[in-house]
Amino acid sequence: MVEKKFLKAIKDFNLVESKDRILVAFSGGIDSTVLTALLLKFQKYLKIEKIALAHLNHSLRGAESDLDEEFCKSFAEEKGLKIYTKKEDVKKYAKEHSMSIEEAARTVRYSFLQEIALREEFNKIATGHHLSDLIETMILWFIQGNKKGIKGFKPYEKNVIRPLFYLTKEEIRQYAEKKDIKYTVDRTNFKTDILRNKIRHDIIPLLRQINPSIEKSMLIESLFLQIDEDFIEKEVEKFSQKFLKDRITLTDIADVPEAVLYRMLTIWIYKKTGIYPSYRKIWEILKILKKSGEKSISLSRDYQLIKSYSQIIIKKKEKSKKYSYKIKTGDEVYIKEAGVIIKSYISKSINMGKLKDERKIVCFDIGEENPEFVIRNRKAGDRFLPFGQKSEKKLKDIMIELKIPKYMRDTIPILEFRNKILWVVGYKRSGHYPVTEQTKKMICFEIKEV
Ligand SMILES: Nc1ncnc2c1ncn2[C@@H]1O[C@H](COP(=O)(O)OP(=O)(O)OP(=O)(O)O)[C@@H](O)[C@H]1O
Repeated sequence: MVEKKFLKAIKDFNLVESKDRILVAFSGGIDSTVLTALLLKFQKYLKIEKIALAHLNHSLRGAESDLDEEFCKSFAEEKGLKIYTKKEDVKKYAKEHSMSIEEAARTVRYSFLQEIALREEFNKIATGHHLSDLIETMILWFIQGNKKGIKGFKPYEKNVIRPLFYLTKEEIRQYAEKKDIKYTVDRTNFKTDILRNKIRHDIIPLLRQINPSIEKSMLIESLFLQIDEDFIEKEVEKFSQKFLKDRITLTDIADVPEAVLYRMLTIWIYKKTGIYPSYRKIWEILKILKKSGEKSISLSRDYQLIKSYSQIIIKKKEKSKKYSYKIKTGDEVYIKEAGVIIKSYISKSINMGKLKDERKIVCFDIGEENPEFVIRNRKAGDRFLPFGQKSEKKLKDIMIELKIPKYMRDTIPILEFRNKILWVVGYKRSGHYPVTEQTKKMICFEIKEV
């Protein structure tokens, strides 16, 4: 029965093909030992070219970890298999990368396995994951509200295959006993995984009372959920070019279905911040995308996501610093905070046409000899006199009218003269010192982007 199910999983998911070179992720525990025994037994039948083992010593249980490694080596020798081993300080790795021990062990292990597979030309890596693991994982992730959850893991993922996918732990145990297969006691429970143990010993037996074939039902459920997931993943691929940039334009993603959108956002946020946003965070983000105006969400201690009027961006959280520069006619001043150069000069020829682009160039009728101007960022209480109007308005309201995103408002340079704001650089000039037909000499300011 066990052998039949093993071969059936291989056939159903096309896990093994002739001439495959398979590297078994070998812990020495019952699962990977039974997996190796089955692969060896059917090596000829399945036309597998080569089987070898790879064991990572996580150094998590002191001398016991070394004993496990010894067991793996002697098992390999007995079977005439090559074994690749490596010792890593997983605790140290976890600390350095702020990961849980379990996550660090997995990361270090998979990178070791992939490295050996690449170097030694193994086209597949086989792990001992089985049906009981699948059910536990589905329940665990479901309880934790994990996005990846409910569907569990797949029988294969890229070059990783899981030939025990149809077998329960009990079936594997009985097989090991019947065939007198020796293994090390599975102490992989460095996982301090109380919840997983609770699921294994309390919840699953309870579910089995309600549905005696709980494994079968959940396996089918998982397979169908995988089909849906594969479909959505393909859709995600189609839209992926829209998420390559640093900024996402809202009109660009207006036609992206939400199921695709949240997956893309998750990947995009991870690439920018190194953090996978939680389900709840993603839900909040989807909500603000539907709202008008500017909104922001804190992603972590260091990053925030901002939905401005037309874009989504991720910004490092930092308090904007005050800055102030002096500028006289004839000067070119580099405003490093805003990444622009502002040039000031005197002009006698009045080209009204050119003056229309107040975002780039502005001129004022100031008679004074050699006046000094200030370029600074905004401060509380700033007021601005719109061109053609009689009364001043709050600068903040002007910025809102101009649809300047909140995150940019503290960096935008303001040109000031005698306590009056002349220009919101790059956006709008004020009504002070207007140039008229009678103007003889103008002081102009021009923006040069760097
Ligand atoms: N020390 C190890 N060296 C090599 N392979 C290992 C080691 N420990 C576990 N494996 C492989 O990983 C499989 C799953 O083991 P386990 O359930 O302990 O892993 P996990 O922490 O849940 O991580 P994941 O499920 O992502 O592999 C094992 O059947 C075995 O194939």
